[in-house]
Amino acid sequence: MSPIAVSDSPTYSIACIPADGIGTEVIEAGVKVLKTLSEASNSFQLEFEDYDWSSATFLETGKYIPDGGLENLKKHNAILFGAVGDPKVPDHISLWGLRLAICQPFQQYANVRPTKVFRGTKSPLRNCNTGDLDWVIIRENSEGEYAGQGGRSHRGFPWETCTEVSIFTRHCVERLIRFAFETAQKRPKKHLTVVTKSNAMRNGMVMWDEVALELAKEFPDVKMDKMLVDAMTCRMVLQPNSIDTIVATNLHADILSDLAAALAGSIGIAPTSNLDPTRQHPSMFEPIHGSAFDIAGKGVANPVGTFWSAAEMMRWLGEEAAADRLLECMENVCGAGMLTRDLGGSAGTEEVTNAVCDEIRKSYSKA
Ligand SMILES: NC(=O)C1=CN([C@@H]2O[C@H](COP(=O)(O)OP(=O)(O)OC[C@H]3O[C@@H](n4cnc5c(N)ncnc54)[C@H](O)[C@@H]3O)[C@@H](O)[C@H]2O)C=CC1
Ligand SMILES: CC(=O)C(=O)O
Ligand SMILES: [K+]
Ligand SMILES: [Mn+2]
Repeated sequence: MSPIAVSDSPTYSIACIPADGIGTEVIEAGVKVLKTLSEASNSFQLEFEDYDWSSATFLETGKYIPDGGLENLKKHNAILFGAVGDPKVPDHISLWGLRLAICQPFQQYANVRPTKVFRGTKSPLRNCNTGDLDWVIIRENSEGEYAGQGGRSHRGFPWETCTEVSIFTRHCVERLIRFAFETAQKRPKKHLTVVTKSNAMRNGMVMWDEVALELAKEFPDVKMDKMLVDAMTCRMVLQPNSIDTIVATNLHADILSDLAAALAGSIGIAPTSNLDPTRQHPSMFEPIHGSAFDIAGKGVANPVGTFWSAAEMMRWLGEEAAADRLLECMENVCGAGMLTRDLGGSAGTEEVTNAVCDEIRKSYSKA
């Protein structure tokens, strides 16, 4: 759907799916900050529609997404997602019932996960300072190890047999690595590291390497290198400044991006964009973390990962200046020491959220 132009300022329609656990807390925070941003900037409007698709809905109705639900979602410009997962539902049911049930049919094939040590956050790495670990991880988000192919036979017998088949198609690998090259090309370092495991995995991963080499010819200004995923974990820890943009499979990049988040200070600050680069379907933005049962309902979840995701959503919608402003305000608040517990502070979700809202209003009133 195209934004509706109201006078000169566009209106974007956002679907909110907070879902489970701290998902509901951080999305409430994210919406508050986005509303403040839209009011203070006075340059775009946001309309939010809430979807109560969650594990509670599933336990009540047997479905995460009601019939026709995906069609409804298509009318929005973007989706803001919290997290899905509840101790009362097996994780593979909840993840496939909601998050993957949106990502896959909407072909949100590029999962983009930036990292940075920003003011106020501290890397556990000895030599990393503010501004370091400025990476973008591009994760394949439609197939690979999470294609869902496989099955279980002889259930419960000692010879029970399970297959979990990875799918690598030239089409999907090529579209994703091309997206990664384009991303790297727009960054100052223009450097892409292609991560695979093409020694032990001798089919799909070898094709990844081949496709990357072929595409490299189309991007002569991007420096490309390749790395096996196990060695990549060492490089992230020991030579972090040698890294810029990373492209990897669904599983490998899932793991590397949680590592990247922790190296930048906490899993609570990292954002995720699930993009359909063709823009045929709305893209979905969410913090990298899950529903965190252990801290749910306590008001202590770090909302920063959701704020950063919301900023990337605004950037995807074309509101570059507002996105940068939101990031700057978020960093000012963290830099001033207003931090949740995961970052060594004592502030609650609401305090951090209110501080970011105040900072946004202050920032626009100065301009
Ligand atoms: N995209 C999604 O919806 C995702 C869903 N999940 C689901 O979430 C549930 C819990 O998964 P876990 O493996 O425990 O991962 P998790 O990311 O929910 O939590 C891991 C650890 O990080 C902490 N943490 C996470 N987010 C935080 C935040 N914003 N502020 C402060 N601390 C934070 C948690 O308290 C926990 O100790 C499972 O059901 C899992 O399947 C997990 C990852 C992504
Ligand atoms: C499910 C999960 O861990 C992720 O999307 O990162
Ligand atoms: K999430
Ligand atoms: Mn993950």
